[in-house]
Amino acid sequence: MSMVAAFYSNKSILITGATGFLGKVLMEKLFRTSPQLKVIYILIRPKAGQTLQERVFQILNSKLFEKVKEICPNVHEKIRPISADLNQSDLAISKEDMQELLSGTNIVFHCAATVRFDAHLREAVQLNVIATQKLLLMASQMSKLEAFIHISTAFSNCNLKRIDEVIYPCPVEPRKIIDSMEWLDDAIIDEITPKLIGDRPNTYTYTKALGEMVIHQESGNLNVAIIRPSIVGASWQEPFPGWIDNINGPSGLIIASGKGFLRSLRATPMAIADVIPVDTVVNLTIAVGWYTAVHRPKSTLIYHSTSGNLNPCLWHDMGLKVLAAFEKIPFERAFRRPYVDFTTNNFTTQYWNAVSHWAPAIIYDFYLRLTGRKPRMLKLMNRLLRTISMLEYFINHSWEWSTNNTEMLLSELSPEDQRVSMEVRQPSHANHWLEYIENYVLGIKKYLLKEDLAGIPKAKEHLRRLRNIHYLFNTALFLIVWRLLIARSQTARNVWFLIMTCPLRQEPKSPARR
Ligand SMILES: CCCCCCCCCCCCCCCCCCCCCCCCCCCC(=O)SCCNC(=O)CCNC(=O)[C@H](O)C(C)(C)COP(=O)(O)OP(=O)(O)OC[C@H]1O[C@@H](n2cnc3c(N)ncnc32)[C@H](O)[C@@H]1OP(=O)(O)O
Ligand SMILES: NC(=O)C1=CN([C@@H]2O[C@H](COP(=O)(O)OP(=O)(O)OC[C@H]3O[C@@H](n4cnc5c(N)ncnc54)[C@H](OP(=O)(O)O)[C@@H]3O)[C@@H](O)[C@H]2O)C=CC1
Repeated sequence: MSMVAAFYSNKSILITGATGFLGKVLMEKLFRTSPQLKVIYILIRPKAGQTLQERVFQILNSKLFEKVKEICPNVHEKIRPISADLNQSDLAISKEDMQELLSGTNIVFHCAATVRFDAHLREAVQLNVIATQKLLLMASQMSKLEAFIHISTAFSNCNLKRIDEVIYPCPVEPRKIIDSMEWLDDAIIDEITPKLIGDRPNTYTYTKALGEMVIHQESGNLNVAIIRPSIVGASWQEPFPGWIDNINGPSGLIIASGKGFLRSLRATPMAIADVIPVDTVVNLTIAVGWYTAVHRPKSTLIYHSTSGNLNPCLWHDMGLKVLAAFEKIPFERAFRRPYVDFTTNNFTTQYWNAVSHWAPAIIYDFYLRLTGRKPRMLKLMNRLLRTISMLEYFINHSWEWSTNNTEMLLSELSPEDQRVSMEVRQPSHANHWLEYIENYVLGIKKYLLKEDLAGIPKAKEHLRRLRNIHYLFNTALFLIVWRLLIARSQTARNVWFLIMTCPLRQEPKSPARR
């Protein structure tokens, strides 16, 4: 067992956001590599008619946990779900559960957050700031606590171009924002939100920055560290390549382009696509937990989990790799053949939206109406375009993140731990990106779209049919336009005459005739 894995033996760990994308992979890795750990407490709320136990059961029965169940057959006994709602001011944890958490917890990983870009400021402050504050307060009463690890985002200071592993001051103190949420009504909050978030694109990045500030100001004597991942994508290697279970970040757009809905995207081709595999982030998180508890750095250390500084992949290259992956691994029942143009200004974006998104949607809806079905494509297209407008900011800017603390931490690891942590940095090397993207697309097909791989030949056949329809449609359109032109314009008729006679006049005389 590696040094870091051994550290977690016999530990009681508290994870918030354990039902989320990152939290699940973190929990899986902890159980798989440190099966001797004592217990993982997870703060979890009943949701969608499911009890806590049903939610845990669903996670343990997912593909993600298959390996864990072999290595740690009693994993279900080691997960202790604690009913909690971070939207409530007291976190809605019962007295008994609170007592158990306060007396038992050794390490806290705080992953829970609202990651929605359109969250109302009140909701985002409640979850990303106030809940963090409450958890810190709880942590300060934990008698055996060794480390508190907070997951933030590399974009919390996306208003800057170069971002160091430091906390940047916020123009308005988090305390004041928290207080004001108590007495301001929603209409006033809506009005002041643009002024508060300033040159950040949304309430998410703003409240994540406030959350960091709260950690900085209110962590007292706790051993605290902050991790800032960039755009978290499917797993690179662990527990298996390509694992993904939500449509956030690039995944939704990869689906939309693979299914042929997304045909153009306002993007800066030369901007860096700072995607980082989820297992890379988790390995760093686990190593940071160990380092913070064992080495107890004097100040709060911040760790960037980014890829662009090691070996950047540009959006242009990432896009081409995604398209290349669709050739091998097509999605089923595509609306059109996958092809995406990057547009770079308002005019071309609007033009291509009209030609490539709205026009086909309107034509298809017309066809649905004709065949007695309910039109739905225009609605879907509009939702897609709304989503794109929320994500656009991140595909049109580049950032430079320093990674000194992350590098320092890697150098502190044993060779065995280094191998694990360095290995998952591989997709950052140019020729590994294609392999990563292929596994990502495959993961989306298998785990998100739940499509059978046996259907790939049929999906390819469908794409070939779509290509033929596309050529046929273009040829027919060209002929109609040309015919109309010839009927109405003398110039067009002259050109047509020239074309028709040109090859005859240039024909070389055959030697036989000479
Ligand atoms: C020059 C020539 C060049 C030529 C090159 C050729 C190039 C070819 C390119 C081809 C390949 C293209 C693919 C490339 C991929 C590009 C990806 C770029 C992605 C950039 C992502 C940046 C993310 C930044 C991350 C910041 C990191 C973080 O810290 S936070 C984590 C990330 N958080 C999120 O991602 C949350 C975002 N989502 C939201 O905020 C909300 O979902 C929403 C506001 C967007 C929508 O909310 P709404 O209330 O409408 O409802 P909701 O229920 O949530 O969803 C409604 C429908 O929208 C769909 N949906 C949701 N999210 C996405 C998504 N990310 N992508 C696509 N679709 C999404 C969802 O399915 C719902 O649809 P329906 O079911 O149909 O209703
Ligand atoms: N995904 C990404 O690209 C990036 C993520 N991050 C950060 O990583 C962390 C995890 O993100 P990710 O896993 O992607 O997000 P998810 O949306 O997948 O998960 C969010 C988690 O928070 C929980 N949660 C939300 N609201 C509450 C609540 N009121 N009470 C209790 N739990 C709640 C969710 O529980 P439930 O299942 O009940 O909704 C879920 O477990 C976040 O802090 C995020 O800011 C940083 C950079 C990029």
